[in-house]
Amino acid sequence: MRANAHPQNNDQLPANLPASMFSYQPRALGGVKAQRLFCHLRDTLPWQQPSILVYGKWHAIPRLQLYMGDADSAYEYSQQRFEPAPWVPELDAMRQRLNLALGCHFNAVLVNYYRHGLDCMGWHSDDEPELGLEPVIASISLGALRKFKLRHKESGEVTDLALTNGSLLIMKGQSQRCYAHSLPKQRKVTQGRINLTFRHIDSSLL
Ligand SMILES: O=C(O)CCC(=O)C(=O)O
Ligand SMILES: [Fe+2]
Repeated sequence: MRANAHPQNNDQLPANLPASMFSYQPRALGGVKAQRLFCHLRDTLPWQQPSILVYGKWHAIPRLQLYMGDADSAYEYSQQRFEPAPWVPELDAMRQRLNLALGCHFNAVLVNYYRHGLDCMGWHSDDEPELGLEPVIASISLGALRKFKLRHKESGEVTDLALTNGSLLIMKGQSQRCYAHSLPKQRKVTQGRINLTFRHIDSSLL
């Protein structure tokens, strides 16, 4: 993890995104290491595909996921409670390195596996109460290059960011209040991608 090697270097962030809310490092992890970790997680994690309630109807989410963390990091969204699976060593080690590099207190990670370009995530903000008021979220991408979209809630301006294998995107400050984000379908993408969003969950805020 080169997260603390050049903490100031944020040149790869699109110019219209405020540096007070976002930072982007395309190569926080080396490419080979990131690809290897992708294969390892894809092949070994006990993936789940929960259903969520959308406008009164239950739908299986269009991707696989696993929520992992310390025992006291349960969280809720879409009227469901997710208990954390225990850490796997690779992600616990990454969480500890990120905590040191960023001065954070991540105690959980949401792991999303997009099997191909038809798997996706709709528009949302990570603004559940248990994340607190101005959460810091560290998002690591592994595997296929996918387009990530950020929409400014007031102006409607949409910015695309191509999240590379081994990249680290940090969202902090007012980012969740001011922006929504999504990972759209990309029919031409055939390879898989795994995204890790490290979070600090305070279950007492549930
Ligand atoms: O896959 C991504 O890059 C986005 C994941 C995300 O927004 C989330 O887990 O809340
Ligand atoms: Fe999100």
